[in-house]
Amino acid sequence: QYPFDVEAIRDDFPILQRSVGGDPETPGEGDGDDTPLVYLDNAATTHTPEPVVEAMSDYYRGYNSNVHRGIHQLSQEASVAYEEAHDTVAEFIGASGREEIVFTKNTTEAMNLVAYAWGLEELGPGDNVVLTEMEHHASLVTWQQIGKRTGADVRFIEVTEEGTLDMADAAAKIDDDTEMVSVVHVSNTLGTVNPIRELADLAHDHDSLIFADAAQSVPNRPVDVDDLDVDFLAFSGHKTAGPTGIGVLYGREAILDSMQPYLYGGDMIRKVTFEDSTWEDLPWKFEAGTPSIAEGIGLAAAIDYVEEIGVDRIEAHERLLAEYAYDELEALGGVEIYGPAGDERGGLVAFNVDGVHAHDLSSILNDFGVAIRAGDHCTQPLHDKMGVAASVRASFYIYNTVEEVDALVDAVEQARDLFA
Ligand SMILES: Cc1ncc(COP(=O)(O)O)c(CN[C@@H]2CONC2=O)c1O
Repeated sequence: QYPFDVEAIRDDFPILQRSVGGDPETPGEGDGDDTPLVYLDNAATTHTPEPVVEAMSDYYRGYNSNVHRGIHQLSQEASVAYEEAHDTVAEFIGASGREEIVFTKNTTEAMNLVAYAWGLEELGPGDNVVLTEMEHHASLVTWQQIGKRTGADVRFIEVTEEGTLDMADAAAKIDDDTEMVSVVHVSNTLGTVNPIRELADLAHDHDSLIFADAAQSVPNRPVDVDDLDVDFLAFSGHKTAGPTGIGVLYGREAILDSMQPYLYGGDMIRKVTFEDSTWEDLPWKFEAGTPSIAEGIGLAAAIDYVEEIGVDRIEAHERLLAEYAYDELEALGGVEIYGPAGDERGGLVAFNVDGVHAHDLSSILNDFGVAIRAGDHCTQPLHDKMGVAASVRASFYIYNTVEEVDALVDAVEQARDLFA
């Protein structure tokens, strides 16, 4: 019933053969270590398939070198691979070319690049930045602090009881003093898929820019920056079957061209004198120093890998698992699930079990081999609004199966009864 051959995909991830956790016969004791891994923490990070590991190893074994046109052949090979990785990303998200693709360390750094290089320059008293109450700390804390430093007001579009955005509130808060709307595309806590295009139209009607935090959307569903009509977009390699240490900032070329860099040094300059310096072309102007070369090559290999499967099929697979998990957990009783109904969400389900603290639940689940996330998922203000200190979150990817959802639900049921 899957949109692609999940078993064949699983063969590309040796880590999935791991045994972990404690002994399900004595949950909570933490003994034993031969329970098969059920990895359901993909919103935190996804695993890395063999073709990606090979691509990075091939680089280190065969053409490791510093980039940006050293004269010798190794450097030219490394430069071409690293620069063409930008073209692969541009094509993947529908950008016009490598000029609009800046490699960063992760989504967090991409957001900070815009906050510092654009926000500190463009924002001042009387201006406002509009976020949502479901933002990840990567954008919420960043714009909150930039607001304090510039005097700009930071506003939050309200989240409804159902975990969706109050669009009437959005229309009220985005006004002619709004300079930036920064919105998570798919919430890493609620699974909510936000109407980015509608918000972009609202922002642009008021001459504001819009930034889409796509950390949970680019890896899991088709994303096209023109369809969304966003001015900036960010995502991370490690959530896209790629390595850690590489993220992407997409920016409209004209806007990136108008921005000053905020990290200075080698590679990002064209001419330096004692008095002043000029900058390299896009995107290199924003990539100071020796970049994460192997990681950029690994990201391109990861994008090739997910494109081979088909990102639309990945979306369908995750929806199938999320809907099944939502229905099965709800049927257990004593489980509170956060966010919209199962068929209107991204591939994740955050929940709590009555009478069981999220951290206790996740450690019991680990005894059953089930790896999920417990905590605030870097959305503390949202958890405050939901009235809970923490939640547990199961999140799905290309190698997960219905049987693994059954293992999750069974472990949750046993944990619930253990604490009853
Ligand atoms: C919506 C969203 N935005 C930004 C980030 C930051 O990404 P980087 O850590 O790659 O900069 C994350 C990471 N997701 C967190 C990480 O662990 N668990 C989560 O849900 C995220 O889910």
